[in-house]
Amino acid sequence: MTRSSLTTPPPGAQPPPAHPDAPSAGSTLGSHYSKCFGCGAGHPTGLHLKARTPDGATVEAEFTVGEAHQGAPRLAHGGVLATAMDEVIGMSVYLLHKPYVTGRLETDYLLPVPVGTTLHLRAWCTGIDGRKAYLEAEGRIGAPDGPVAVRAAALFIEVNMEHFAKHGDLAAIAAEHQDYEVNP
Ligand SMILES: CCCCCCCCCC(=O)SCCNC(=O)CCNC(=O)[C@H](O)C(C)(C)COP(=O)(O)OP(=O)(O)OC[C@H]1O[C@@H](n2cnc3c(N)ncnc32)[C@H](O)[C@@H]1OP(=O)(O)O
Repeated sequence: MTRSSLTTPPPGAQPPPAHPDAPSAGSTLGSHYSKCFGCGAGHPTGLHLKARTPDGATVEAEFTVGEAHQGAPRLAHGGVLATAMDEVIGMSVYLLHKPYVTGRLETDYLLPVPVGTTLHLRAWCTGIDGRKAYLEAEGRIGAPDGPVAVRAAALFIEVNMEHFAKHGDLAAIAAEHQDYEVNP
């Protein structure tokens, strides 16, 4: 992964220990919002990611590139692939049991991804430094050990739930997702 200093954990930053209330190994992770373009089952053309954690530390999901996701004819749009990376990373911060938002997302495109391809996505945390979470993700073609088509590195910033109340619609999140606490 070609990542900048902004998405590289500073010396000494470590991945966090598992939060006691975070989903345990083997759990599936629910969608955070039914209309989310990345994970919402109610979005007509979204990515419909359904994530799970095999080990309580990493998150896996699959994304099948559809007609609605094209850039060049029959090939996935790069922005859509970046969205898949953002979403699977966003799901992996769920394991930290705190709300975070994307501050910076860097993406390497290694292979074109044709329509109909299933990308096997995986995301993990490389370090925490105060409010900053450093994360990486990859998307492999056709199988969990298939060729890597996309890699990403990200800096997520911890926020409080007031972020969503001030800028969005906290009630819409709370209505669907009771396990987010305002003061976790
Ligand atoms: C209920 C759960 C819902 C989950 C949804 C997940 C969806 C998937 C993920 C997403 O797509 S989130 C949507 C896209 N992201 C946003 O809309 C975030 C928009 N940006 C902001 O709201 C603010 O800029 C942000 C909260 C990220 C930071 O503002 P703050 O005022 O809270 O913090 P501040 O600016 O003081 O920055 C804190 C630290 O982070 C650093 N930082 C912030 N943004 C950065 C950036 N972009 N690049 C590098 N560093 C950054 C900043 O330099 C600083 O470092 P230091 O502590 O060392 O001084």
